[in-house]
Amino acid sequence: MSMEPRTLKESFSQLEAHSDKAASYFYGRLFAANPRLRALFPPAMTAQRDRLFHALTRIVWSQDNPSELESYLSRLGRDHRKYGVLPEHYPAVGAALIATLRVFAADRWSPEAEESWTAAYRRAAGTMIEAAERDAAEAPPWWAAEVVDHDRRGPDLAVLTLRPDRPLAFLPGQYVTVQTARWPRVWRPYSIANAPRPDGLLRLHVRAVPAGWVSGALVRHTTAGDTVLLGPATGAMTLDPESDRDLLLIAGGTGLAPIKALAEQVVLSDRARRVHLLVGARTERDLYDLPDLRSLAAGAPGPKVVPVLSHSPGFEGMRGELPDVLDRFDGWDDHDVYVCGPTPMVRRTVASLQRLGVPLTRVHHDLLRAEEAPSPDDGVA
Ligand SMILES: NC(=O)C1=CN([C@@H]2O[C@H](COP(=O)(O)OP(=O)(O)OC[C@H]3O[C@@H](n4cnc5c(N)ncnc54)[C@H](O)[C@@H]3O)[C@@H](O)[C@H]2O)C=CC1
Repeated sequence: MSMEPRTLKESFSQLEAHSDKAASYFYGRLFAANPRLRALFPPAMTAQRDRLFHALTRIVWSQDNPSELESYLSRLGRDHRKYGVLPEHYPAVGAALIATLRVFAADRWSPEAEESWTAAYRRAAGTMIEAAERDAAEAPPWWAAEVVDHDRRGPDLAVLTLRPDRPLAFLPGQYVTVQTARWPRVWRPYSIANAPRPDGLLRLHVRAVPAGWVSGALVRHTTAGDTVLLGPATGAMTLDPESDRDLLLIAGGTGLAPIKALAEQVVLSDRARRVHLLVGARTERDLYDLPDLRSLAAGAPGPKVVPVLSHSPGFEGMRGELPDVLDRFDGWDDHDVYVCGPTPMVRRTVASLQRLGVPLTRVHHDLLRAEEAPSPDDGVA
């Protein structure tokens, strides 16, 4: 029986109207029927509920785009290995999902809708399981990494250097999820702040946000010698291998992490591309990585590093918010642009770039990842 995207969308829109209640009902059904599955989930389920709905939304709205759906589900299947999800868990989740839809999409529920959802779920689960099996042939579900250096760069900020127990392949601009011993089963994403190195070390920039579980643990309760767990590297904010255009890199706060990895990649490559790196921070004290950036700039051909401060009236360098200073330069319309930082900053920066004539196809950011991993309590907004 073919899946009917329209039927799926119509019934899902009913569910969306009650997303909180529907997610509680879904997990209630799932755990009541399969109590042992509760152990796979984190203690607090708030972020998890958002994630479930984000995933379902993506799946439903990608039904017309099979290749996008397949790549999304494959990533999801691969990433679910770290939670200990096994093929035999999928039917239980499918049954809870159908039961939830039956209740919350009652106005649009019909034998046809049930058949469409059952088929769609079976296909999605099959894609995830296959991707997980393929991945298992070449990579572990997670990596244990020793904290070899913990550098406190401010009251709420630390730069951690990690040594994974096995090689962890990644591209500059990608991120990993991190779990600390303090909060079992709670994973949060952090960008890798360096290009791949021969010694395999990874660096993370972490700001502890109020009530942040993992970010607080990483900044305040972690020291050299501790172990954290890492999920596989993922993310699409990577350099276009076909492009030789000059680069504009724009970082706000700890959004510097993936931007620095991209700048390092250009310095290490033999392609002559000029790089402008705008580093936004509130005050001079918040320019937590400036000495490192200056030494990167000193290498040939290093990036031109421009600090931009938004809350320092006395600062002698460039002042203002990143989206508002872009027109003080010669022009960016022939550049590839990468933007990372607080979500409102990224959105406003993209809008400014568009106004300045930069084609949106050349503007890269990672807002989608933030939506995939919403967490009111952590360093990635
Ligand atoms: N730690 C990591 O690996 C990564 C962090 N991020 C995100 O980067 C962000 C960094 O946050 P913080 O370090 O606390 O940065 P912050 O709040 O100190 O701000 C950094 C810069 O962004 C500007 N900014 C803030 N809000 C703005 C707005 N509404 N409009 C225009 N500019 C604005 C500030 O003026 C400043 O220049 C977080 O949202 C985090 O989720 C993103 C990717 C990786």
